[in-house]
Amino acid sequence: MTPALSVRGLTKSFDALKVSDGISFDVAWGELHAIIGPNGAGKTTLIHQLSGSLAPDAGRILLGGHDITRLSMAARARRGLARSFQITSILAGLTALENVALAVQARSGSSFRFLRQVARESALNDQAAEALAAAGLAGAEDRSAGTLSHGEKRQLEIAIALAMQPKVLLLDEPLAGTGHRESAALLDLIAGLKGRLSIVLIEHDMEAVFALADRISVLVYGRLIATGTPDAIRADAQVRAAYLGDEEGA
Ligand SMILES: Nc1ncnc2c1ncn2[C@@H]1O[C@H](COP(=O)(O)OP(=O)(O)OP(=O)(O)O)[C@@H](O)[C@H]1O
Repeated sequence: MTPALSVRGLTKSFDALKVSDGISFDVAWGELHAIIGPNGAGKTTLIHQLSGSLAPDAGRILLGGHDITRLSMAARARRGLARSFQITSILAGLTALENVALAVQARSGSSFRFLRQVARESALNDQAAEALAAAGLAGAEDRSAGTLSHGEKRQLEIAIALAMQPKVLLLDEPLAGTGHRESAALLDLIAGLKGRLSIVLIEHDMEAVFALADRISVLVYGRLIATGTPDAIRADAQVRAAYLGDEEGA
């Protein structure tokens, strides 16, 4: 079966620094695929290239077999690739529902005409409310986004990405900055999404990664040194030597 997402020979340099060095991997339909690696390995740069905010120097990205390498972020989102954005993209003065609805409008790249907007508003709000519920924020529709806790803002980011009804969701450090209870809620949320869509997860919390991921790819200095199940990655001598040995302590 054609993978949900295929990355082939992705290469990107910043001046002399090769940050993506011929990266290739597949994400199956419904798979949660984590990308791990030490600080500066190039994880965020990889996510930027997948989402379309950064153009690779070489290589290809295929979504369901279709080459999306040269498509804009909006075009990728319309085809089913969504990325959870950082909290800074949340508009504090608007409600949770308005944040999601606005993001759907903006990301789908639609140029709304006034009359059309009225007709589509209710469908848009329904879609936004559904996404909030899927992200565990049912009942928070009318709360001002600025009053949400840090963990709830993280959930709102995920709701914004889910509102695009993606086939592939890119999650960039969803647990960053969250406390114990908040991260447990986010873990439940991500675990609940598993199997319903494909997820590419970048996360520093190794316990979470090893608990959630179907497969893990390990990035070191821009190169993928291994891809496999959590057990295979844990046992991989090269991975332990390059990175995991001290960190995971498994
Ligand atoms: N726009 C840029 N211009 C120049 N260098 C950059 C740029 N973006 C990232 N880098 C460099 O590329 C390397 C990889 O950065 P990246 O943020 O992708 O790594 P990372 O694995 O996500 O790191 P972390 O785990 O610390 O978030 C780093 O050395 C970084 O300094």
